[in-house]
Amino acid sequence: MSHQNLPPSRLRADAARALFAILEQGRSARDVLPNLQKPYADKDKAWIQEMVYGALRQVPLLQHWLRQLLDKPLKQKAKVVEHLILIGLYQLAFSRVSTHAAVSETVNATKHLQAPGLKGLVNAVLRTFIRTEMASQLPQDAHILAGLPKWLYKTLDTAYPEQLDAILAAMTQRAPVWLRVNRQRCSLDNLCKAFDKHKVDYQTSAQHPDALILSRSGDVTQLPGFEDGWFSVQDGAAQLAAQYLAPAPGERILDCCAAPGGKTGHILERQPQLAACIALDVDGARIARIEENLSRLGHQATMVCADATQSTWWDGVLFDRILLDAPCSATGVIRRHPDIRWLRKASDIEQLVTLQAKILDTLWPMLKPGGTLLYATCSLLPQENSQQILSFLSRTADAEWQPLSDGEAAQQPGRQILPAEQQMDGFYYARLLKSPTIDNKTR
Ligand SMILES: C[S@@+](CC[C@H](N)C(=O)[O-])C[C@H]1O[C@@H](n2cnc3c(N)ncnc32)[C@H](O)[C@@H]1O
Repeated sequence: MSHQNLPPSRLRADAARALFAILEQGRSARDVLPNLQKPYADKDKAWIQEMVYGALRQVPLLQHWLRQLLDKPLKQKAKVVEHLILIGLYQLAFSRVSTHAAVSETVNATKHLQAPGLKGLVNAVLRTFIRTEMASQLPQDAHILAGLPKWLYKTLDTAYPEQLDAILAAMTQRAPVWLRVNRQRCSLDNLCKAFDKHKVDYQTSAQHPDALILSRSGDVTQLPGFEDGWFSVQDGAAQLAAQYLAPAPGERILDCCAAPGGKTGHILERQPQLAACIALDVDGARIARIEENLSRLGHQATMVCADATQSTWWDGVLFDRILLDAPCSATGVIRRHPDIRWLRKASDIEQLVTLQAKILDTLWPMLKPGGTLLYATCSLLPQENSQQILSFLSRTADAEWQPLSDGEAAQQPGRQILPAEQQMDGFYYARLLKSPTIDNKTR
């Protein structure tokens, strides 16, 4: 497809539309950005993403400035112009775009938003921002400076008073691209050789036997071996799931909440001799993505589209191991998905905790005596992690937790990985063992 050379003002208008869709309509950046970017060349797509992601990281500060610059909020039908101003302020305060281009192209963008009548207002607001040197006037509020909603800032501050600064810094950093070699198609050594030959820079990781970390981001589908399924993109923290689950030959495995199949693929790569691998998810469209991903990698699993809070789909045959990659707040992956800061609401957390508990309780009877359930989330919130597991242990007589690696002197169940720890995303894992007593009813 040929790419048009679109005017810079159009890029700003589309960035404003995307920001509006995320902040006002609660749509995810993943849904919104590809639609807006269709006719664009790669560099323009990257520019729009950088502006939108950058603004998402600074929403409270940009809105704080906006409130001082506008006498009153714009009417609902012109709301997108407020988001255009936020994009303009972001360019002026945080980007390397020249002041002249930031002002004139943002002002010109009003015509693409069918708001030419607001051209003068946008111009006046941006010029006042420059003239009054507002960018150097920072408020005292910690959550505004951290670029987080107040509830999330408070929760993190309470949970991690010592590590808060490091967590906040990690949330604004660019996340590295991690790859996972497909052991069934290629060794890590051979993948390194292929990358060396094509001058692709990378590092390996002592804790991750299947991983490479790329030194630069780019289109991974263009890397040697992608079409042949030699590797997948998967963060280092997510790569620990198959390692901790440690499936053995002949076992029956349930990968619950499996879509798009990142961890299913890794389980099958590490243990191709399974008796069965069942990948379950409630979302049919996302199950199709598991199929696509596994087919590129050359793996097979049994797909089940079902709600994991119900056991109606289950044939009654017990599992040796279950991975539950639970639906969660995704607060551990905010550095990759800055829209999560605004899409997730304080009221979601209680609902998520209830859902996770319900899934745990539904899956537990499906596990063999002596079997293992690995609980995982990409959350930083103790309610979804250690507190969830402690509460499960307190109501489940035949469950106990087991440290995740030898010699780990854990005081409480699970491993909480904080974002950027060994370059990984924020994640939580807890390994639960079912007591080996034989239960005649479910044998
Ligand atoms: C964290 S994502 C899973 C990522 C996946 N394990 C991987 O490694 O690629 C959580 C998944 O839970 C699924 N989910 C949410 N609620 C569910 C439910 N009640 N039953 C089954 N799956 C559910 C979502 O559709 C989503 O695909």
